Amino acid sequence: MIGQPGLLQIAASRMYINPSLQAKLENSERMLKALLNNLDGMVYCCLYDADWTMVFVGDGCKQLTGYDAQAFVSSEICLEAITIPEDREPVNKAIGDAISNGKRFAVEYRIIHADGRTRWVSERGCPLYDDNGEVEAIEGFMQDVTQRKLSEVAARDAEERYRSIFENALEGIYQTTPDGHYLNFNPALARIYGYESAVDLVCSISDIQQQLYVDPDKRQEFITLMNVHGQVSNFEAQVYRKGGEIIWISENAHEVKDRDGKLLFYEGTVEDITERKNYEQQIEYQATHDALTGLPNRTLLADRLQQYIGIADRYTSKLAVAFVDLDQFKLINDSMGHHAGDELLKIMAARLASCVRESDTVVRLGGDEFVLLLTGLHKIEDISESMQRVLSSVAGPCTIEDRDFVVSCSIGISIYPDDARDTTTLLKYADSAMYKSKQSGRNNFQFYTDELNQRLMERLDLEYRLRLALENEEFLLHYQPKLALVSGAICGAEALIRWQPAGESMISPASFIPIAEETGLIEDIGLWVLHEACRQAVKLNRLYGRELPIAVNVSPRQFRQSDLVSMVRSALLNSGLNPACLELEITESSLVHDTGSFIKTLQELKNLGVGLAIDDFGTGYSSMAYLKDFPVDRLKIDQVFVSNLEAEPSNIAILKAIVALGHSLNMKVIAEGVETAYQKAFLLGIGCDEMQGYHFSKPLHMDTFGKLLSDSCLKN
Ligand SMILES: Nc1nc2c(ncn2[C@@H]2O[C@@H]3COP(=O)(O)O[C@H]4[C@@H](O)[C@H](n5cnc6c(=O)[nH]c(N)nc65)O[C@@H]4COP(=O)(O)O[C@H]3[C@H]2O)c(=O)[nH]1
Repeated sequence: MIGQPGLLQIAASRMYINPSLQAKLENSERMLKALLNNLDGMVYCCLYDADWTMVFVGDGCKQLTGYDAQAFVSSEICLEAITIPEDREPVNKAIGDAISNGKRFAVEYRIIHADGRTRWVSERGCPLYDDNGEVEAIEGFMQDVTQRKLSEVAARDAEERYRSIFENALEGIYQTTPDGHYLNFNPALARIYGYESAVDLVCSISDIQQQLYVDPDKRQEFITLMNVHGQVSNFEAQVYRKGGEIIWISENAHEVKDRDGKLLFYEGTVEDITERKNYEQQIEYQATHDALTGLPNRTLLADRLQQYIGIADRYTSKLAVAFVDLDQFKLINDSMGHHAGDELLKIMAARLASCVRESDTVVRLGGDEFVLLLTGLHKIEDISESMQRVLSSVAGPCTIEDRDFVVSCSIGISIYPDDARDTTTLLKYADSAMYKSKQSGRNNFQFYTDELNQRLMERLDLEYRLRLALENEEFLLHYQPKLALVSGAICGAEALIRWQPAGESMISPASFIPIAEETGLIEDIGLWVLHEACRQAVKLNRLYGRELPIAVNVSPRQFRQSDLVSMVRSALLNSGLNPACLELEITESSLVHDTGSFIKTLQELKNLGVGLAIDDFGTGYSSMAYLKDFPVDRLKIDQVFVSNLEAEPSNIAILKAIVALGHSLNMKVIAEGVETAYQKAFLLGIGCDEMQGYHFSKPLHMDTFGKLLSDSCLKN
């Protein structure tokens, strides 16, 4: 407590007070003193003199400043001295202003506590006037507000930091009302949406749903998600930028509610994901479209088909799946090269697309195979009309590399839900109908039928049994003798495979070799034939004491096997057959892929010492220009030219030409399918070297062929 008289004492000394009032006053003064000294802060009164002489300082002084009240009252220390220098001026000004205006003052500033630390204080006070109305003293209260001040500073710093993030974020940040008005947003949002400034954006967009979203339903979806989950994550949508440009955005947002749970606004972020979306779309497009023609590819086919089935169910309509195969593609591709083939595919893709409606789909499966999906059909006649249109459009003349072509196509059709209800079966049925259309002379369309299904089933069954036939040792070889035309002697034989399933009739290779070729089983079957033919040839040679060349068919797929040469070599080594006694018959169609590697393989086979023949010559596509480079010993004329000889005299010229061609290239020429004496005589007449055919002998069982050989040995 300080030794100076208190304010009340000063006041009391200036007026007359009766004794009972005096006692009450003294009691009140005590109470007041106790109150002032117990306040959480410092009460003071100082004179309005040059030194601001303290006349009263409350006990709270110690806690506030670290100094005893007495130190202030005795002027050992003054408030100004402990005030941080830069704060002195504003404090003095606040008090000065209050004095001149006769008002209260309130000021906050920093002092240095006796412990050396800085404290924030809040000082409030007012001037006291003497009887003349002159300022006599200042009375005030000081409180430690350090804690509050530090919190305010921290809050201000945080606010500044968040504002900086808000202002400088690359992502758009916004608050909107649920009915689509912006409350607040950052510059990035304006930038993303293409506006020069926030004002520009606010003035331009008053209804987010209608003005921003390309699909206004998206906003509804957004609000529904908000209602259900209270938030949306990675919500992707297309929006219009200021100039009308469309971009992709991704939004993350949540609801902001008041204490009572009432929705106040939505708050969220916006990211421009156009680049990523475009890239994703590009990748997806590439994965689902054919690079050459731009048509949907096989991957998209199943999806679309499933989608269209859904539509057909909904509208009780039909869906047609049409398999289209170009008839002459291979011919053009092989003869004119891949570039011309590609051009042809592009032209045909465009024609097919022009024959169908917007809602239909044209798919390129690969190679020269396309699939059309025709939707919303009610009558089969509609499909026939469309297919007729496709046939004539494809068959229209086209020019590639300055050459004119006419191409046709074969089409097979299956119908949903009539033929099948699932995508795989529909495609399978359309495919088999397409094969039927090819067999029916091409350039036509065929609908899938039950009979076709029956055949398909038989084929699947055959394929299944064919897989087991090797294991079950159901194959055997027949031999068809070859005759030297001039001498009439047997000059060789062709080994022809037969399939004899136990307890069933024999199956012709014409029915199973194409399946074996398609499924790849031909590789194992062909290897078996090679080994068996070599083994039996050694046996025959030994029995009849003469070396007879045995011809073995090598299918196109076998020919393309990378280890064909080593397989032939090991068949020869295993059997011990003289390589000169083995002849390989290779069909012209083996050549279609790559003439260079075709010739290389022929050369390697030739180097083994085996004979080589081109089978079915005249029906394939081999270019005459390459023929001279083939290291082959024989040309085997396809039987169509021989069997039709009587009926079609035009074959005469072809046969003569082939014989002349073969001889000019130092090859022997053999004719197959010779059935009549006339044909034999004719072939002899034009200088054909050898013949093979029913006229002399059908393919024979090994034992029968052996007997024929021994008889002929006896004759000679
Ligand atoms: N109409 C008639 N036909 C005659 C006459 N002379 C022979 N043929 C038949 O014509 C086919 C000639 O064989 P290919 O052209 O190589 O045609 C063969 C060949 O492409 C293939 N093939 C047969 N055996 C094998 C084999 O071991 N491996 C491979 N890859 N294919 C084989 O199956 C095709 C059919 O063989 P096959 O049914 O044995 O039919 C044989 C033969 O029986 C005749 O005067 N008139």
